[in-house]
Amino acid sequence: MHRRLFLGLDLSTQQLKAVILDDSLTLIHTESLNFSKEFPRFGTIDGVIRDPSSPSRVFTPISLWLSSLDLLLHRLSLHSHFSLNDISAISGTAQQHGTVYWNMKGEIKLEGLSELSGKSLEEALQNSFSKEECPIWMDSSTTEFVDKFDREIPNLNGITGSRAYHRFSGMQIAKIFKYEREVYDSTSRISLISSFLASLFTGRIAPIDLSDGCGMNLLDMQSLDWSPLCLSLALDSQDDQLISDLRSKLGSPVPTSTNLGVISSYFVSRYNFSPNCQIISFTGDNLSSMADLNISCGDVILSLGTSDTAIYCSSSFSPLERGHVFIHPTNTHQFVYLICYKNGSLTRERIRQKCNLSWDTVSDALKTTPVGNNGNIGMYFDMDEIEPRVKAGDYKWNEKGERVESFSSSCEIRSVLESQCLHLRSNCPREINRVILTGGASHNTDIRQMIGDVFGRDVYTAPVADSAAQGGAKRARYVHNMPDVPYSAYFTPNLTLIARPIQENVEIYANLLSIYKEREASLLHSY
Ligand SMILES: Nc1ncnc2c1ncn2[C@@H]1O[C@H](COP(=O)(O)OP(=O)(O)O)[C@@H](O)[C@H]1O
Ligand SMILES: O=C(CO)[C@@H](O)[C@H](O)COP(=O)(O)O
Repeated sequence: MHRRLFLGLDLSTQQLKAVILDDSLTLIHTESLNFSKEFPRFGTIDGVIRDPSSPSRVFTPISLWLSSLDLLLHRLSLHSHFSLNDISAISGTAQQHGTVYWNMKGEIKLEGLSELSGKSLEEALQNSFSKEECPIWMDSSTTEFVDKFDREIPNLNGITGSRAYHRFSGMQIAKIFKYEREVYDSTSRISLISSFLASLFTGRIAPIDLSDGCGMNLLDMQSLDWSPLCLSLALDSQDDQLISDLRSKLGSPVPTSTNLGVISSYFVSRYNFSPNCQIISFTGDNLSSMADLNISCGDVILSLGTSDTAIYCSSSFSPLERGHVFIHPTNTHQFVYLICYKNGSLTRERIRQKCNLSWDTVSDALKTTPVGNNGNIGMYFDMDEIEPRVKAGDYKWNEKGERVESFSSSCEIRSVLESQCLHLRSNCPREINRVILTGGASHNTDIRQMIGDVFGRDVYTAPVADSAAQGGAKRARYVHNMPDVPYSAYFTPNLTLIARPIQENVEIYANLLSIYKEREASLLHSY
């Protein structure tokens, strides 16, 4: 009998990952490819380039993503325990907010991809983009536009689900319109990174999905269409022609459950996909993790990847002062709430390396200091932090609350982990039933326990390599099979308990939380 497999992809900050499930959700294969290690020729560090003359400008070359997709599919095609020909549907996900700028030539080349199956995607799509450098979520070079949106549209979070944020696509588009007008004018379509990846598979520009679209500060969450007010502010103009031109560059957003049709024959010829393979709308990585874990309201997902994010859901729409509301990717009766911290795994790695430790020896070092670190608190921001807006830097206080320059190595490693956990806790909703951990750092047993102690809740994880990619595979299967039951009844999360809070530690951290908040408040200044 014909085997039915489902492929989920995740184009995150540092890697491109794949998860393949069969029809009964058994994990068949996972694969990942690290951008900077596999492709040093693009000059990225941790998947990104920070502009040396303007460090708040952060981008990734589009050619790196194209080359990575080719290499990943090539590797997947070599395995003998499954065949790409058996993939019935593909969906996926990408880091949120980043934008891709297609030119008219690119749109034409994309539609003619099938004739170019002898060429790599990078070769086939050469000169297809009006901008090689794609601004990504780490960018914070848009202060001028953030201030303008916050000032001019006081109800922005009521309309779009978020106050103005540097990394949100609308800010990036406004900046390009003002400062790179020739790039803007030669752009025929703008994709989010998720819809860019879907476009490659469908061989035509894929629509932006409504969930990831909420990360742009442009989408009206009531009308489910682009907000005329936000479009006009991004262009600093009331001109109907300009506004309608931006509207057509963005295309009409679609529900995340949209079936985009069959795969481009480029992938059929080049990688032996079936011509019947269906492409299901792609979405943002955090939203896809929500789809994978399919949690109940009251649970919180902490995704500890390049960014640290706290994600939860609610049936009511109640915009936050700090954080975001998104349309739910799989449940029309709920909304997704998300708070994102820029300084996650890369900051943990920096301090670990500074202390000359491996993740195994971190465990031993933590045993030499008490829980609560004798009142020493350190906050570490490699880059300007998103939440709250704090300038990049390392900030340390001793137990008397005095600023100090340095900590011992064992004090430092505890302080980075404790402060990141307290940081996550301080912005989370008060009522939490369970914490569900995902992302690379969720494998770390010390971090698992510390999260349990700081949150005072049981900690669970899902037995998968990457919940964002797996969310893609599950959504692909769901939409492809067209079930007449709700998604939530279809995918029960398969969670494992990984840490239980230790009461004594819970009390120490509960006391420390208010001191942590005071220290943090002393750092608040705009950038
Ligand atoms: N055992 C570990 N302890 C702490 N951090 C880890 C561990 N294993 C992996 N990581 C971190 O996980 C990060 C990658 O996480 P991942 O969720 O795959 O990120 P992304 O989706 O942003 O690419 C790496 O930067 C690495 O620092
Ligand atoms: O900006 C956000 C969410 O709002 C980030 O969470 C990006 O979506 C990047 O994801 P990772 O690469 O860290 O998974």
